[in-house]
Amino acid sequence: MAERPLGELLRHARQRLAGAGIADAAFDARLLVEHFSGTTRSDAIASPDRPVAQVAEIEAALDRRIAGEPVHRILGYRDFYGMRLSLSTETLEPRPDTETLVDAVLPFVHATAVRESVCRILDLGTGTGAIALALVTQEPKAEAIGVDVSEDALATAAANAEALGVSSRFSAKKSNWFAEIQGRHHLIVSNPPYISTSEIDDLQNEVRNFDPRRALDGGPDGLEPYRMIASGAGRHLEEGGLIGLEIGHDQRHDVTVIFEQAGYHLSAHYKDLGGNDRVLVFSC
Ligand SMILES: C[S@@+](CC[C@H](N)C(=O)[O-])C[C@H]1O[C@@H](n2cnc3c(N)ncnc32)[C@H](O)[C@@H]1O
Repeated sequence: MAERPLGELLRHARQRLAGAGIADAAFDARLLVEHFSGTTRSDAIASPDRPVAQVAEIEAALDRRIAGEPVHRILGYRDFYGMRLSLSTETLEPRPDTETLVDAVLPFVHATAVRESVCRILDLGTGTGAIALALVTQEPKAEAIGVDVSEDALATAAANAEALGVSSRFSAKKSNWFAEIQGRHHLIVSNPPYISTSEIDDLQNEVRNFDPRRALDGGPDGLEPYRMIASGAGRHLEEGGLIGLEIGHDQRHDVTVIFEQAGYHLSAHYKDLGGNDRVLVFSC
C-alpha cells in the first residue's frame, strides 16, 4: 500500500472506528496509528504531513479492532502503575482498578522493608506480574514470587520483570495456589479469578472473548479461589503479615466471612475509582 500522511491517516482511522460504532474511536485510533507507525502525539501535531509507510499494518489493526478485539490486545501491552507490561494469550489485561490494591498495601511494604530490611511478597495468580512488579519497582528492598498455573503467564511475567530491570527480585513459580510454595512471606496479594462460572457468558464480548477464562472463572459462586487462599495462608504468612485481595464489587461480605472464619481480621477496605468495593486487607 502507498504511503499516506500521518494526519490524514489519523483522521481516516478515527472515521473507520467511529463508523463501526467503537466507543473510544479517537483514542483507539491514536494508539493504533502511533504504535504501528512509530510516531508520537507530538509528531501528529508538529508534522502532520510526515509520510507513513505502515499503512497495511494499520489497516489490519483497525480491522481487528472493528472485529471486537480490545485495543491493548492488538498493541500487545498495557500500562499499569507507570509500567509498560507485555500481554500474552493467557494473561489478563491488567486493569486500573487493580492499582487500588497496590496503593492499599504499598505503605505496609515500605514499612516492612525499613523494619526488616526486606519485604517478602507472594502474588497468587500473577498474570503479567502486574501487582508484584508494581510493588518491587516501588520498593527496592521488596522481593516477590509471582505464582500462576499458566506457563504462558509465568513466561510473560518473567519477561516483564526483566524488561523493568527487577528480575533479581522477582521469580515466577508454577503452582496451584500454595501447593508448591515454601516459606513465609510478609505480604500475600491476589487478584484471583472471581466471576461465577454462570456469569461469564454475560460479560462484555471484549472480556469474554479475549481475557483467558482461567483468569476470570472463580467457580460456581465466584468465591472458590478466596476459600483456597484463606485455608492456605496460615502456613505462608509471617506473624504480623497482611493479605491484600482484589474482590468483585458485590463480594465484600462473603469474602470477609471466609477470611474471618479462617481466623483473620478485616483491617481495611477500599473502593475503586468507580466507587465500587474493590480491595480488602486482612491481618492475622
Ligand atoms: C484475574 S487474573 C489476575 C492477573 C494479575 N494478577 C492482574 O491483577 O492483572 C487471575 C490469575 O490467576 C491465575 N490462576 C487461576 N487459577 C489459579 C490457580 N489455581 N493457582 C494459581 N493461579 C491461578 C490465572 O491464570 C490468572 O493469571
